[in-house]
Amino acid sequence: MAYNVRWGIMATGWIAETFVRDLLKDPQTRDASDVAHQITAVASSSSVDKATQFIHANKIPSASCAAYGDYQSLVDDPNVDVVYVATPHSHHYQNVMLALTAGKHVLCEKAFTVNAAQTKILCETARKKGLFLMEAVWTRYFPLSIQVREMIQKGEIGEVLRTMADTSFGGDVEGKWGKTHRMVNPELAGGALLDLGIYSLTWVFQTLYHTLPRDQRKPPTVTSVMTPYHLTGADESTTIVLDFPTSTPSNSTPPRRSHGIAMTSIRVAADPDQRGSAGPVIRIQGTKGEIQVLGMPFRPTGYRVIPAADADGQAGEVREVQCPFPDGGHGMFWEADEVARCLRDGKLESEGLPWEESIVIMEVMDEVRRQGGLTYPAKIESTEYPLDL
Ligand SMILES: NC(=O)C1=CN([C@@H]2O[C@H](COP(=O)(O)OP(=O)(O)OC[C@H]3O[C@@H](n4cnc5c(N)ncnc54)[C@H](OP(=O)(O)O)[C@@H]3O)[C@@H](O)[C@H]2O)C=CC1
Ligand SMILES: O=C1OC[C@@H](O)[C@H](O)[C@H]1O
Repeated sequence: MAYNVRWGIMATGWIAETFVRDLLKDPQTRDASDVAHQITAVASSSSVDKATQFIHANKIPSASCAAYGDYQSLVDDPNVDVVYVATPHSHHYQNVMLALTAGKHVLCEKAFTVNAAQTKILCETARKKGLFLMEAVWTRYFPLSIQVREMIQKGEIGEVLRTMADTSFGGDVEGKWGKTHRMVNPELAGGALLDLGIYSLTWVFQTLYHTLPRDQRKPPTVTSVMTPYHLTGADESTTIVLDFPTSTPSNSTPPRRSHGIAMTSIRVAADPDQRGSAGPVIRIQGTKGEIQVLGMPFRPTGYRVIPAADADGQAGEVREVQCPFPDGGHGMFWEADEVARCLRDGKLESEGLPWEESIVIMEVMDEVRRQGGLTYPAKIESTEYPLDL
């Protein structure tokens, strides 16, 4: 029998809508017969009408789904097993604490929190209360990501020494985002780094860090530059170089280091014509070849494996693999399935993104912000709870 999870949706914005549409897809269409998802409550901090409209607009079976006009009622609902937090970054710490305090498991949108200190407290709280907690870095749960990690671990491209990842949207920044949109608003912990740079870091970490045995994963040193957006001071472009002490596989003597180059921008684009003409946005380079990931880093659509030429200059065959999205989905159902399996198996954290790794990535982003001089308002950097934002 499929293990059924009852979801409570906190917030009714863009990603909440995308997530519930995926939750409502039949798991069989992605060959997942062991889990099932049910949406039993939706809450909007704006009004109960907004929650009700969200339920109708997204065709959530309304007889079994409560609508709330505040988040406290959602976390208090006994028909909710796990809360999906889909608010801006600035609010994640307070919102996740609210859910954990009420005894609910949590899946929280990226970036996990504003800073590493907040993430550490959330993980410690979940641990003490025996509750599941996961940062919703959905891309990690794509079959594509799992395949790429396995290829690296099997040594298919040799010793992996460098990963470059670019998550950048170009365009009219002033016209598109103005001053108040969450993408650029410091009050909501906006900026390219926390919103998009997290995906470049995800690719760097899941290829150069996560592929190592746990006891060999060591935090990198960080060098970075940042350009502020002139209207708000949040970063519009950030480039990071990470130096990891051990490469994958780690069998060279002395151990070789690996480098991660993580780029993000809302001013220039990684894929300007949106057809891939500029080349792959992710390149994972090993001593025996390269894996290129195609599509945007948060929602890749395929990959290419390029074996290195041999000593005589003979090239191997390039293999390209397309990775479709079942049932017209966005791809968020794979992380939801992971949550269900973790709950079924009594796990508090997911192997795909352990708490320790979320914390190290938040520490990297803290250091990048320190080097770039980007601070957010004290109230959203605070670890005090509860705090009225
Ligand atoms: N995984 C992914 O692919 C994506 C993830 N995200 C992440 O999801 C989160 C939300 O992003 P997105 O859905 O695009 O944002 P939206 O602005 O579309 O929605 C955010 C929602 O949060 C609620 N909210 C609560 N307090 C505030 C506040 N002070 N200001 C604004 N909204 C508030 C509102 O819902 P209500 O009124 O109902 O309470 C609002 O609709 C972010 O962490 C973002 O990084 C975003 C896009 C894609
Ligand atoms: O997480 C995200 O991924 C997709 C982007 O469109 C969005 O801005 C970002 O928040």
